Amino acid sequence: MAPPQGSRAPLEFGGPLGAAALMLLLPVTMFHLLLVARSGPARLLGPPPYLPGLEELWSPWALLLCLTWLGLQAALYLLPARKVAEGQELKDKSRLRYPINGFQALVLTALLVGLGVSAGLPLSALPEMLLPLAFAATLIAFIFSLLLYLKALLAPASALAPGGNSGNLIYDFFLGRELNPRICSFDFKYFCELRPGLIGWVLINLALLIQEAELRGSPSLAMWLVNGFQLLYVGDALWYEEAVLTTMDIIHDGFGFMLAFGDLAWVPFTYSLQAQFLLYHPQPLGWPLASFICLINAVGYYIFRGANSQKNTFRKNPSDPRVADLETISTATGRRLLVSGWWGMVRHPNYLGDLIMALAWSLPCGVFHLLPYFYFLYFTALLVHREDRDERQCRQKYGLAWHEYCRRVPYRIVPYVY
Ligand SMILES: NC(=O)C1=CN([C@@H]2O[C@H](COP(=O)(O)OP(=O)(O)OC[C@H]3O[C@@H](n4cnc5c(N)ncnc54)[C@H](OP(=O)(O)O)[C@@H]3O)[C@@H](O)[C@H]2O)C=CC1
Ligand SMILES: CC(C)CCC[C@@H](C)[C@H]1CC=C2C3=C(CC[C@@]21C)[C@@]1(C)CC[C@H](O)C(C)(C)[C@@H]1CC3
Repeated sequence: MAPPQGSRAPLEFGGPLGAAALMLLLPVTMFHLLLVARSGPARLLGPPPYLPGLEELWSPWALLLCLTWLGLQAALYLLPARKVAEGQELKDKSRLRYPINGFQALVLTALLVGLGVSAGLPLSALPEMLLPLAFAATLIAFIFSLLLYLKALLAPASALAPGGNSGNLIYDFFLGRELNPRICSFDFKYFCELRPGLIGWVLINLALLIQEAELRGSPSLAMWLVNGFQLLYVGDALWYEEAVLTTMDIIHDGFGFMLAFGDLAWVPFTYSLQAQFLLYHPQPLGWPLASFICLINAVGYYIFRGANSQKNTFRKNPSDPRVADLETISTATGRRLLVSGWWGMVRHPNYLGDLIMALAWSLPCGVFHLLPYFYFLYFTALLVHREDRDERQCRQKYGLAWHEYCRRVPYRIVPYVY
């Protein structure tokens, strides 16, 4: 058994108490949102319309559906990939290999769903099953995290994540002990981060759109916008799948309850909140306002994609002509930091773009309810906290060079504001 590693790493998320609170609070929030979205007043801060009993939450069919979905996505992951990418260098100087076939999985899923619907698959029944599906996904995430925790007991010390190995069971279970848990070449964290949850999210959105069409004759413009924006976001994530290999989740965080629940339950069932809200609370939206919202989403996407691509291109090959002219500062590690282009504007331009898109996803739901703005509010908190975590890691990694970067680029996410 590997001894606990990284016990000197500072505890995050409020330590074991914070981790325990989040493990309770996150599923409770998810069920609250699911219940409130379909209630008349749709009050984010009010009590839920009722407390569902176990008979409403538990359904063996929902569990079977979730497991079938995971099995399908796993099978698509194992199909031959157009490319195999190498991850960042690990502690033991090795690099893991990852299949790049996420977009292919999205297209094949769309084809399969299309075939299923034309053969009579009742996709519009999905919105009625959201509660038991979310319950099944939570159960799966919990059991899966337990298995990951046990698997990590057998892992060599070099395979453990820098955090998540404090020796405290609750904290380590939440954060995740092993950095890249795998069976043969099947990488659980990489698989979960991009496939079942993200593709599940757009499938739930589509089911809500179809149900709205059945209820009201055609989907509303607001529903089209929310579906279109979020499909663009998911399609983009899978098209640029390789870029996920340089995110904090893959490089730094272990795979535990936080990411397992986040990927498998939180993303599909809470990120589809705007479409859920619109099904039960139709909102009038004219073309002029819709065009303005599209413009906001386009600006957000332009910044998000531009910043993420610039950093990935630079990290892959700093002499690439697209980034070779950008100004940089050297660090003692040998890696350089961009100080011009997107990364010279603020220290996290990709977060700024992502937040602008988050706002555009809520605006089609009108301004009279706070509920559809939940994603924007949660995401602001998540990114501010994430920025703080990343900042600490970069300060430790780059020392004086990071201080120089902060001096040259003083704002974190929003120019002249934060
Ligand atoms: N929709 C959602 O729920 C979520 C979306 N996201 C999105 O995921 C994306 C990735 O986010 P995340 O992994 O947090 O962070 P980033 O992709 O911003 O990665 C941060 C890393 O980038 C490198 N870096 C920082 N500054 C510079 C610079 N000036 N020049 C070169 N490299 C630099 C550092 O790593 P190094 O130097 O080691 O390369 C740093 O640790 C973002 O677009 C974010 O918005 C994130 C969380 C949730
Ligand atoms: C709910 C908990 C407090 C935290 C759970 C966080 C997770 C839901 C997110 C952590 C990082 C994520 C990323 C994406 C989705 C949400 C989670 C898993 C991402 C895949 C979304 C699409 C983007 O284009 C991306 C850059 C690939 C994202 C990577 C990070």
